[in-house]
Amino acid sequence: MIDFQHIMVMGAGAVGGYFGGCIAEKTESEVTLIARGAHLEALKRNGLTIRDKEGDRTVKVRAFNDPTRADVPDLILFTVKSYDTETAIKQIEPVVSERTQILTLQNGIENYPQLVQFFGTGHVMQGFCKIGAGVPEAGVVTHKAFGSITLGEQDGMLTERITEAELLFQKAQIPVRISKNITREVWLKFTWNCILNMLTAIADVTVDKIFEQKEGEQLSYRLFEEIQIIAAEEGVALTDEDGQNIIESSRELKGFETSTYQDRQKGKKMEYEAFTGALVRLAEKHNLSIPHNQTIYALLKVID
Ligand SMILES: NC(=O)C1=CN([C@@H]2O[C@H](COP(=O)(O)OP(=O)(O)OC[C@H]3O[C@@H](n4cnc5c(N)ncnc54)[C@H](OP(=O)(O)O)[C@@H]3O)[C@@H](O)[C@H]2O)C=CC1
Ligand SMILES: CC(C)(CO)C(=O)C(=O)O
Repeated sequence: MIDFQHIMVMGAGAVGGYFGGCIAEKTESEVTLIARGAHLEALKRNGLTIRDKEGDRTVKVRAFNDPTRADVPDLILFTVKSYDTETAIKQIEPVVSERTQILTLQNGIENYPQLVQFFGTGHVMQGFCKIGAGVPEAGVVTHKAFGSITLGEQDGMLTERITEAELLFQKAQIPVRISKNITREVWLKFTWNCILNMLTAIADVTVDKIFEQKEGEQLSYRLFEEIQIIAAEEGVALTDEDGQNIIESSRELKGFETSTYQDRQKGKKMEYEAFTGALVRLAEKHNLSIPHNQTIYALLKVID
């Protein structure tokens, strides 16, 4: 029987800190946050401050840098940036027991297979989140937009581990949805990130600004068309309507800060290898040319 009592958050920054904080605040599960640096020190000293539409409050949390300091987890929310996945996998390895499940909520298409390669499909669930979260200062997480989690099995089956995770998020009052086609949904989110996280990071603007110039919108469509070709090679059908939905729904996101834009603002390493970088690698694999995305990749490398 699966019972997600001991929860570990590997990488308790914006996403992990917020969702982990909600679970600590609203459920009986015991939450351990794995973090580092000044953020970890603040979590230990003051607890985790959550700022969202419910207001500001501080939750007492257990926080460590070393996962082996915590109880063996039943569920690990895996929420490091993609460039930290390999290191984080090695850090959690000693605490992943027979009963441990890992749920990745990261963006991108490469983290889930990387986790599966190491721990096996029986231990890893694929998910993603739609949230505008941030860490404005050490020990503080903000949630400004959306805020949902989607997860599902590769074959669309409703397994016990998926329903237990759904129950946990429901108890934590986190909007949650089970997907019958998680691969396609992850690709749709990845496509959004490949277009808008990348353009907002390069142009150093919020999402709505991209569409204030017709050239920004046209470029978004060119990027989408290339992603559509790569996706088809990978067996994922993205329709023209998907492209229109991505672009039309983004136009209204006034002042919305993507996570990559936030990283650029803070002078942090940008997560672009997981987005445009992954596309460039797939284009090489399939011997395809994706000039607009390749240009985006080159520009991000230069900025970084
Ligand atoms: N922010 C958002 O609104 C959204 C983000 N995402 C995705 O979620 C994932 C996480 O993003 P986000 O929460 O913004 O990232 P953050 O950088 O805010 O959080 C990751 C945290 O993990 C810490 N960390 C990384 N490696 C280790 C380690 N080995 N030991 C301890 N702590 C570690 C980081 O520390 P440090 O800061 O020192 O690097 C950081 O505090 C990404 O894939 C992102 O694309 C998805 C949807 C929305
Ligand atoms: C789509 C969005 C903006 C919110 O979930 C995101 O994934 C990000 O900021 O990285």
